[in-house]
Amino acid sequence: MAVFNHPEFDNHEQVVFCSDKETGLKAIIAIHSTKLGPSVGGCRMWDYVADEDALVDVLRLSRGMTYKNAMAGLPIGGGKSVIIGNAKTIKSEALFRKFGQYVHSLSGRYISAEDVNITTADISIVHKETPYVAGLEGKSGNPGPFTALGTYQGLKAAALHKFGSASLQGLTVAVQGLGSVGFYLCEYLHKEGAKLIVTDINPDAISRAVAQFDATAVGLDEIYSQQCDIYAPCALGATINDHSIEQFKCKIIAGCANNQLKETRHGEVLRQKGILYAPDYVINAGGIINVYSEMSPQGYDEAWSTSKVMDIYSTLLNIFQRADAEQQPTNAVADLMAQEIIARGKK
Ligand SMILES: NC(=O)c1ccc[n+]([C@@H]2O[C@H](COP(=O)([O-])OP(=O)(O)OC[C@H]3O[C@@H](n4cnc5c(N)ncnc54)[C@H](O)[C@@H]3O)[C@@H](O)[C@H]2O)c1
Repeated sequence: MAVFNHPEFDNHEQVVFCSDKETGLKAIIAIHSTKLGPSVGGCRMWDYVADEDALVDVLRLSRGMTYKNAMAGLPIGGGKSVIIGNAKTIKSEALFRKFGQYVHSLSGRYISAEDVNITTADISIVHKETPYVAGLEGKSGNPGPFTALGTYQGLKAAALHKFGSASLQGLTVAVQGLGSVGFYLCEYLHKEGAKLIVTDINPDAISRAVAQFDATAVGLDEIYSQQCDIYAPCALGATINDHSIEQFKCKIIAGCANNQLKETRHGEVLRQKGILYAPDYVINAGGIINVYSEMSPQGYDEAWSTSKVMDIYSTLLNIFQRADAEQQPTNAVADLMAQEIIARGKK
């Protein structure tokens, strides 16, 4: 398995392979950049088919965190970790403590938090071995509601740019994934008077959305071809691909999922189709902003987090305007802006 020559390797500063036979821990920690500060990014547990898939995920996600943190205006770098295995069967106190020892061995160059399949309870076990964690219960807690608030602001910014009004009233939004972010997002949208089309692999989540938000449920693959104003991917990555793009009838894509574009070139395909894309790591930064608040010298401050999350609105408007002026896809402009911030370095 190539690392330095891997297509997803982007001059990551450090990639740590962690293994412990006794607890069954197999993990990879990737520190992409500490140029702006210690690298921060969640830990994901996933039953990867091959170790190679875990490496791809951690390399891409850690790079994404560098860009996300820079664009959110946070003085932190980008890192991520993945634990390989089935979250329903491999979790144990011993495994998370061992993972915590690995995190601790990096002396604060990487600070971990929750990501897919990792709960605040899991992170509190990691915390027994290292102070280098964030997102703890009783402090910033679940980042989902803050990610949802930022995503909601992102939809409004996109609506203003595309339709000339930030109001979502009367617009139809197709939401894919009703989890800890998607469901909160639906709540905001419903309150504002948007019409909702939803899908999820979990029938209970669908029933709740139909009952609470008067949403229309559709099948998993039907979500892409819905007649709607906005498609909001809030489940998986890579849902913007050749297969889905040919079905889209939306004018905006704005959702919280990470790594939404299957390939970078799909950003340009969207631009040519006249679909406005809100770059994923910009619109979904609400959670990391709230996590950072816990790490900041002033300590956790919900009001600070909320106001910083609201800034996602103007950051996206800047990206949209620059993309128009330079005739570039929004994802390329976001990358460029993040690179400019990183090049300027620590303030
Ligand atoms: N939680 C956060 O604060 C946060 C922050 C940034 C980015 N994200 C990203 O946002 C996305 C959602 O995060 P979350 O925390 O809400 O996760 P979650 O696990 O709580 O929710 C995901 C939802 O998607 C559903 N789902 C899974 N596969 C699906 C499919 N094929 N079609 C439709 N629905 C499907 C799941 O049943 C679940 O309800 C993820 O990509 C995550 O990486 C989350």
